[in-house]
Amino acid sequence: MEREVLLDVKNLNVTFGEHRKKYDAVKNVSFKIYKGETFGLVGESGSGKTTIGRAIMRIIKTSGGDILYKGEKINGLILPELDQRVMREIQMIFQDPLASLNERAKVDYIVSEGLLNLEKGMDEMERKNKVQQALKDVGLLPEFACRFPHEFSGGQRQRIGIARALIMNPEFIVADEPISALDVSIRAQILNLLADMQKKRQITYLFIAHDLSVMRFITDRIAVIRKGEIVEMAETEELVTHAMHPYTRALLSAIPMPDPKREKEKKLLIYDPSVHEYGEDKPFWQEIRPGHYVLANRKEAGEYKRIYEG
Ligand SMILES: Nc1ncnc2c1ncn2[C@@H]1O[C@H](COP(=O)(O)OP(=O)(O)OP(=O)(O)O)[C@@H](O)[C@H]1O
Repeated sequence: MEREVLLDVKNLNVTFGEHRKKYDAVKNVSFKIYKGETFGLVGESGSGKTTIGRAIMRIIKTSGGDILYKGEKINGLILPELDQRVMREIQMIFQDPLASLNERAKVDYIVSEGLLNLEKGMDEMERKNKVQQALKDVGLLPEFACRFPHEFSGGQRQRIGIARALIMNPEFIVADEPISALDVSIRAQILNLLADMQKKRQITYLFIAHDLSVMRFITDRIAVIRKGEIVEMAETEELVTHAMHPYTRALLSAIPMPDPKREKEKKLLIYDPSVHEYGEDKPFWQEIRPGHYVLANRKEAGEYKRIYEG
């Protein structure tokens, strides 16, 4: 059965600055996200992950390419009706719950800000009920509505951030490093909450992270991004077991092993971009195995095919 494409990013480019200070943060990036899946975007700091997330959220301007949501273009100028629908259906969860929450506002306001903006005629009682329900849905007490964010722990604050997204009944959530700033002990709780929400509400996720260690357990497919370009993309299991691009292989080798002895003996791979002999044979995006894409020139693609077919 043909899977429904929820988000289709086509040849996306984002350039910051002007003239001689121009910087291409995102270069010709394309990927599709299917309804109900968790799609991971992995790359080191500064690779352009957040910029892609922000372009989808329409917080920043794109310089080229299309972002289609349910087949409709949502970057650039769009009609108010679509604008409102997208604002409701696509929500974002941020890395640092403290920085993303308004410290002087009560939880009640923080959680319902989207409703206040988009459902102007909503009855006050209904709004309060929705806030209480959203707090319950993320495992917090409804009474927390009249408190301030600084009264909560990091994990609770992230739950408030999730309630703020959830109250809009979203179809698609961009989760930008949602657990990186949290204590290791509570990371699993937040991941479980996100997984639970997905199961109950068929939410689709774009999950952004800088390392593969958690991503490999929570995503269905992964795209690896380096310096604004996607270098490899595949189903998670396929990517972890048959990584082709040397950059992906280096990221995989950096995942800590649970066994200290094996961790000590492990060979850490360092990615050296000069391994590619490009010259006239320029790299391009190609499918080496079904659903497994890599940025490679003809010579490299030939080698990858030989390794994985033979
Ligand atoms: N508003 C902006 N103006 C100018 N340059 C920017 C802007 N936002 C991001 N950049 C630059 O674009 C590049 C990509 O940044 P981005 O935040 O997308 O990376 P990232 O992969 O999400 O990294 P991190 O994990 O550190 O957030 C970086 O070099 C960054 O300095």
